[in-house]
Amino acid sequence: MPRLTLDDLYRFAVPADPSLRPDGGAVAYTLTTVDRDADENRTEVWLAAPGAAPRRLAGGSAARWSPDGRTLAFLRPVDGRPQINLLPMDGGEPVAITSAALGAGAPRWSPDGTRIAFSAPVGPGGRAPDADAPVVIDRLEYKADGTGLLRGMGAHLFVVDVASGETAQVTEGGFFAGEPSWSPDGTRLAFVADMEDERDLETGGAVHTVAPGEQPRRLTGPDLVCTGVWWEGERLVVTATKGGPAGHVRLFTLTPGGVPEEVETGLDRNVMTGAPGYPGAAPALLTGDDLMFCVRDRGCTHLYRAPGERLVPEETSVSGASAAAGRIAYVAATSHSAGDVYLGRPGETPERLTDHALDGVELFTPARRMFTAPDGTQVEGFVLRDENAATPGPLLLDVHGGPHNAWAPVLDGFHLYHQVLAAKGWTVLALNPRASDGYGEDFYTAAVGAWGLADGQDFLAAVDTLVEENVADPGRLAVTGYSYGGYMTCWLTGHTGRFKAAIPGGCVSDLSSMAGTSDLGRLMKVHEWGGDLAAQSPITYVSEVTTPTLLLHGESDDRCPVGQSEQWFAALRERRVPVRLVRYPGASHLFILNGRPSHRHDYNERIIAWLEQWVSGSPS
Ligand SMILES: CSCC[C@H](NC=O)C(=O)N[C@@H](CC(C)C)C(=O)N[C@@H](Cc1ccccc1)C(=O)O
Repeated sequence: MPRLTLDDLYRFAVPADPSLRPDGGAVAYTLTTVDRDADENRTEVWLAAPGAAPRRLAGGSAARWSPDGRTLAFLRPVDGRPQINLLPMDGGEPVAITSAALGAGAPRWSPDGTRIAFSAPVGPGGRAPDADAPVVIDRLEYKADGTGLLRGMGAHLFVVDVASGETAQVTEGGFFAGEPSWSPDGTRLAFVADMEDERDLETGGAVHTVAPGEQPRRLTGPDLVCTGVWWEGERLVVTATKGGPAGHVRLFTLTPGGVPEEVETGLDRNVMTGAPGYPGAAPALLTGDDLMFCVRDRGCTHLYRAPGERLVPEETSVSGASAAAGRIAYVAATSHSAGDVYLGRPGETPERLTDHALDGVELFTPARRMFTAPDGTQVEGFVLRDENAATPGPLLLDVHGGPHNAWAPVLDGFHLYHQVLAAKGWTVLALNPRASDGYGEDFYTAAVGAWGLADGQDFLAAVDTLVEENVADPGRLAVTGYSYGGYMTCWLTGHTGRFKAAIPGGCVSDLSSMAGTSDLGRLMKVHEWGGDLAAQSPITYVSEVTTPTLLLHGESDDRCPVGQSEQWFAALRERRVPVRLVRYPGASHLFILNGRPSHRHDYNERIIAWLEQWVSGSPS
């Protein structure tokens, strides 16, 4: 059977965001595929059920069942803006019920099924911002990666009447209201927002409740930085960090008049609610007081129920879950599938309802193993290689981002170069050094104030171990990484000459300029870097770099602005170190994940070509 090729990128079909019908009998989910001719990613709403072949329902995403299970509400593009559509499940075409000027957010049905709440972007004065007008900026929150300049935009809650389509705005003001959750009696909405005057200088986020026509009421204090809220029965379930945005996200419950109580999960692990590149799921009630949630553990994101019972098997990563009628539906990735939909009862072997895995290719499987850093810290990694490949062979060290992300032993649709290189005789080392998620809070915060200084040693120790074991050829070592991984790629080549090729993607080279130009610059400066920005900046050590370097960067990256690569490119060029910068037009920070398919293919292709050019004797 043939090995995976980069063109298989166009064949990936990845499910996400499952929504279980209230009777537990069917699952609506979003399937993302590639339209190669249009050079776009396509999202569609699909339906899966036991004993039936999965089927496409409509173009769109974020499908949610009405309480009676007879209608699906979902987001569907209308004139380029997502609008809430209703699809009767006994037949008929989707009908749009919103016409939000800047598009609507994910639908949230009221308990009686008569209304739908959603959060939506709102321009200044309720009008779409004028793209040609001068942009007046008085606060640090003036841009966001993927959106660009906000031009005074906020986000507010709306409620639309299902029968009439009449829509009412529930919140207003200069803040961003997070996704709403209905109270059991349907009279109020809970949401997270930071309404502090100087919220651009200090990261906050509090739980509020609001009734249409009334002012929001704040429920949580400054001790919690809240990131999400869900009304589950009479309680509010809240995700938050304690005392500031650094550290693990934890679970709390809150009665509207009470004090937040931390949910005793029995796990020193980070709660994962799901974001691009960060698998997870919203907390949900299984039955009674049984709370279901996701945490990352040693790379994989697992589904648990408090106080700490795992609900799905080892070596899978959950990226979306839904509970109803005593059953759970979830999307899980494995070493051979970027994701499929499962349905079952907690604690029982689930049924796989879909088979979206890539067919007709033979995949290499990563091997989990530990390494020991010079200070004795145990660090886990995943080694991907063809066991029949000659040794010692070429080695690519790949550094994940975050720095609080983590590698998992599962297939994803954007690091395809791993499989292609393994088929060419390379070993790919995906390491979870200190600061990675999934190994306890002390490990997670171990690099705070010491980016590079604390975690750089972990990578070199792991590479040296594979050299000592005769797996890796010391003359054919290379390093790559995206975002924080791009930062670390620059850092490592400033601290060792052992790498024969380096490919920083979406990198960070100078923390001082990053602090003033990243959309999260202030947050990172205060809560991740601490004082000495120069000591933690790769640019401080650039005079030591000799490694031929390929810089890959999105032109419209507002998280790690392209200037970070420009600074590194100029410094290496001045020193006549072989260097190339490739810029992807219109690409945001997440372009390697959800950008143009042609850009994602090109990114993978250039990594392989640079390695074959500069790692002498690497199998071509
Ligand atoms: C710890 S402060 C930065 C917060 C944020 N963390 C999670 O994403 C972030 O954006 N980190 C960046 C690096 C930082 C700007 C130096 C980052 O590494 N982000 C993600 C982005 C990503 C995820 C999946 C696919 C492509 C990019 C990451 O690489 O994990």
